[in-house]
Amino acid sequence: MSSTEVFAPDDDKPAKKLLRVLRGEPSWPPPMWLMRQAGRYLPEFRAMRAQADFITRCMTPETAVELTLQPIRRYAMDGAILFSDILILPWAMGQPLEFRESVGPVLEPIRDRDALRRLDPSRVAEATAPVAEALRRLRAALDGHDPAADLGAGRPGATALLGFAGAPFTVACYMVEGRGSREFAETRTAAYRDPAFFEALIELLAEQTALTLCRQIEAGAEAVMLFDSWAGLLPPGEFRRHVIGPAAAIVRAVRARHPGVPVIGFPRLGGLLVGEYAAETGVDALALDTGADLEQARRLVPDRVALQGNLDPLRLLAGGDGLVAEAQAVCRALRGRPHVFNLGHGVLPQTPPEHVGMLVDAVRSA
Ligand SMILES: Cc1c2[nH]c(c1CCC(=O)O)Cc1[nH]c(c(CCC(=O)O)c1C)Cc1[nH]c(c(CCC(=O)O)c1C)Cc1[nH]c(c(C)c1CCC(=O)O)C2
Repeated sequence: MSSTEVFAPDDDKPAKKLLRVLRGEPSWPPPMWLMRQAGRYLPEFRAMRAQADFITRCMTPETAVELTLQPIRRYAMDGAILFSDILILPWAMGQPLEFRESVGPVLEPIRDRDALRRLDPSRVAEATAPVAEALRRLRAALDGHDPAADLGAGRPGATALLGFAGAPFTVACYMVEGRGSREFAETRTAAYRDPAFFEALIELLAEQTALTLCRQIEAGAEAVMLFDSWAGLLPPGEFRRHVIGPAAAIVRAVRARHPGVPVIGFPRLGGLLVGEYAAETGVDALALDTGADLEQARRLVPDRVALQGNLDPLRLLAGGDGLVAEAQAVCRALRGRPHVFNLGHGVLPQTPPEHVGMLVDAVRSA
């Protein structure tokens, strides 16, 4: 490794492979990271879980840094995604939130404009100050400026720091429904019955999400991802209104303050509409879910937009020769395009950590 690989001479040519690809430069083998790479499948993660509840872990910089770095130490991923959650934003605006064992997030539902008015966006910056502190420490650690940091197998200056937020529609799903759901029927019904309420909620979230991402970038995030996990529940008209529109507004606002910082969009289960999403939101990269056909994605998505994805998380869980073959097939299918290897959704808690090691070797020897 030469020093020129590590330290960028100027901002237009970042040294980190993940950032180069997100800015449109193909690379072979592709850089990689995994959604939910910090998680329950790691014994060192489970060991820290006993210590505090989830929100406290997110809000304690030392813990958030440690949990973010765990997968970097083991696998030297090209990206380190901040340990946090998409529901920290509604929590920071004052919506009561709890993460319950084997249930997931539970919130006090917001179903009308009166409840919406009780949220206080002016608290967000202060309430999330520990997140900014975690990002500052992470950036110093990853870039080799913190002699006390343990990167394990990771190399200083090689791993890019990723910030993220939930996209307005997906965050609204949890805020209105009050918990996870397969269909988010309460939310979608509320959106049809009281469109003014739902529009106001989406607009508030779009504005606060842009500010959140800007704060993360100012604290050290080098690229950001917008998770719209439930985008695919919407019919096309609502998809355009509640998914594409707000994502476009967020990209515009982030780009105005931080041109050159890549934004990755993930309109999960968006099907044929992902082409329109990629063309119209202005995202630098499109994250593809497990069901996306890569040949079709190549055709639907403009060439300037990088693609990220999309191995089935169950392939990773199952392991074996199929894992290696499929991972390499994903890489080959997107060869020549700017491509970031990832899963089509998050790492599952039952995944054996050795399988992640096999996957990393398979992609790096593709
Ligand atoms: C929908 C959504 C949420 N959170 C997130 C999404 C979008 C991506 C997706 O579709 O999975 C995003 C998220 N959540 C978490 C991260 C951290 C970074 C990473 O990817 O490693 C990220 C990027 C940590 C987390 N977020 C959560 C945990 C588990 C907490 C624990 O078990 O201690 C973690 C590590 C909790 C969470 N948070 C959420 C749910 C539904 C749950 C419960 C179910 C579950 O446990 O997976 C909301």
